[in-house]
Amino acid sequence: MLGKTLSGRYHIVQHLGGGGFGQTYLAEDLQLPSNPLCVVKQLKPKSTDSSTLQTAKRFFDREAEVLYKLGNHDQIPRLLAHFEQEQEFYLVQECIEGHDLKQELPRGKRLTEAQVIVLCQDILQILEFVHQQHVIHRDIKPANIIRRRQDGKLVLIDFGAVKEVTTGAINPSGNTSFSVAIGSPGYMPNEQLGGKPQFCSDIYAVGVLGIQALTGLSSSQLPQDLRTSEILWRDKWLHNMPPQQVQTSLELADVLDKMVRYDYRQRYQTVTEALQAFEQLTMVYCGSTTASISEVSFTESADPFEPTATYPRLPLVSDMPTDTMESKELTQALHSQQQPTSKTLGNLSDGQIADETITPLVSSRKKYRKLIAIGGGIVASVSLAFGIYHVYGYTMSLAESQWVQRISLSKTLPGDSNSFSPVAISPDGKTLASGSEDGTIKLWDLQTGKLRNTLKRPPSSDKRSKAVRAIAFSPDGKSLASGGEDNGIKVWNLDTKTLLHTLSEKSYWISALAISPDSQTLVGGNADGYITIGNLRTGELQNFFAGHSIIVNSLAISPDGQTAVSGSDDNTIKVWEIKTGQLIHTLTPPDSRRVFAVAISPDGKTIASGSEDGVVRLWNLGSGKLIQSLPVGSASINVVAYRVDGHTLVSGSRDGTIRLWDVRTRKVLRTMPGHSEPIYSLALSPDEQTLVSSSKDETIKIWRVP
Ligand SMILES: Nc1ncnc2c1ncn2[C@@H]1O[C@H](COP(=O)(O)OP(=O)(O)OP(=O)(O)O)[C@@H](O)[C@H]1O
Repeated sequence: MLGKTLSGRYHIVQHLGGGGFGQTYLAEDLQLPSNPLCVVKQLKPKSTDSSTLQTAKRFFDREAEVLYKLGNHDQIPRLLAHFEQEQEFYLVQECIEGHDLKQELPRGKRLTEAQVIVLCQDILQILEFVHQQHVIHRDIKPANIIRRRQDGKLVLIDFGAVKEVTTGAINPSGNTSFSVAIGSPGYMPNEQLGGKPQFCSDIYAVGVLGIQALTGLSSSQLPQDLRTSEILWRDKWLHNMPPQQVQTSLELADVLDKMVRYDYRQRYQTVTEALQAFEQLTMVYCGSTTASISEVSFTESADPFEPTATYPRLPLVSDMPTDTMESKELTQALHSQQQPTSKTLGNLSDGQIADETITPLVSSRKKYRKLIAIGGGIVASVSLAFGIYHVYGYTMSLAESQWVQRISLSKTLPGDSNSFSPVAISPDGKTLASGSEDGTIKLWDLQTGKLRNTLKRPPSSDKRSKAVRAIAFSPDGKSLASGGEDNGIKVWNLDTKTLLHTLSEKSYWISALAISPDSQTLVGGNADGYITIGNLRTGELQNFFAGHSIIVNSLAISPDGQTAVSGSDDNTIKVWEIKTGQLIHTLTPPDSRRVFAVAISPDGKTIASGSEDGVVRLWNLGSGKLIQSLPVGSASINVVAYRVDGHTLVSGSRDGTIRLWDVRTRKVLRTMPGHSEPIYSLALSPDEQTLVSSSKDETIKIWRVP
């Protein structure tokens, strides 16, 4: 087969595998530019007599239709073609680059409970779609789930249905008799073995996979009760749990057990039911399903049922983890994010500015002449107005979920020819500022969208671009700082609308800005990687040093005003002590990708970063350790901002969409399309009722909670 060209188009370059059902090959598509890779599945009918072949052909066409429909799901390979050649049938599928879960879950490697929950949920979500198309997969196992390299998502491959073409499972009338069991030992429940697969047979396979991931045992090692035929695993496993953790473990064990019941009628009957059970678990686990599977190390042990075995796992709400560093950090982050601080809850009235503010942050990057900014994100707490309630110790707010659902596009302002216009909202929530190509700053009435004032720089004979690339309101509302391609940071008096002073005039152009919560200190990031620290009030330059080797794209200051965080095109995030300019940590996202956005959580403990690879990452600000990754897709994350609750993150991407995240569940709560070009700047009003986005499409959009 190697070297052969099928259907005049698919040039076979590699044998990938195969068995009784046929062979799988890697091929190049000669008819498309740059000959992209695809996967060709060759299916050989068992018998070649003409009536069987005819029936097989009909069946094959029908199954191809189903696969074609399934391929509409992002996590199922697209069917590119199907054809018959020399009495053999061929399916051509999209090639998914990545690695399969068999590699991720070799024997002896175990995931934490939280990771197992995420894994099962991810698979079940794909399966929900499959079942909606009235298809039973019939061969769910780690080898048939690929983690796609491009975005870290799971992709389900190898649908068992097509195998009927080759097994002779088709009776002469063209129907499937299911007399031959299709599936893989260890993952096939009894009824499937008997040729009568049900939808919940797939749920069984996901349950086995979950138990396997939790215990480190391969599916064939899982002991069975000889009397009841149930899989025996939980008692021994739970036996090794510290007593205070057993309650949580029981909940997960119950769900997995119900998925793998011997009698299919006792299992969850639908994927939706199983998903609901997992949803409940995420509450039990205090939102700790945020773990990123690929970034957590595993504990190896030959026999996880040995009493000495330690299980990396996350704790109950009330417990601190005792095992892996990752789970410690993850849990600390979750604990700190889920509980509003007493100050946030108790001391603030509407409109008052919290100490736990989202630091004003404005930034930009030169290479693509684009600007990334979160402007004036000073956030007053509205938690008092929101009814906070507890479910399984997990702090939830009804208002939080309403906010996510209700925020919608209210107005579109004409943008400036500065397609990377930075935006910021004043601390009183009344004024929207936007930076222009001509060096002016426009002040808009945020409510009506009317232009109120224009801050104009003094006339200059300098012919270089004056485009404003970063702006930030001071939290006291008295001044506004701006920086851009004409060098130096300008500080404007907002009462008189005049220029107060220019800091660091000789430095290379300014690409990012942030002001400390006490409105005293200004931090600027330069296009050549330098960092400027100055006194906002006096204009005095306090420090100027080479922070990065290339453009600083984004800056944030911690709520206590002590620490600055910068993200750069040099692929690093740096944490600085503002007073001394001393470097505390250098954080490097895996795969060395440019960092376009940084933000600090309202409790000052977590850094969120957005980078070129479309991944939002959360880091422990204190230790500099990576806590988790939230892959969004291939589009770069240009801007990130925290809501005051500390667990909703707003991101703006290159694909023009805004995404709202729950960092605890690692889930995108909502995707808000609206811009036709990349978003480079976001600003959240202090009462969080208004979100402003600015894009290369030369519009500024105002989103409101009605
Ligand atoms: N769409 C795809 N994209 C990338 N790799 C694929 C795709 N489909 C199959 N593969 C890979 O090709 C190899 C062979 O797959 P295939 O499922 O056809 O055979 P198998 O796993 O050897 O046998 P069986 O069908 O009995 O499970 C596997 O490594 C699988 O991961």
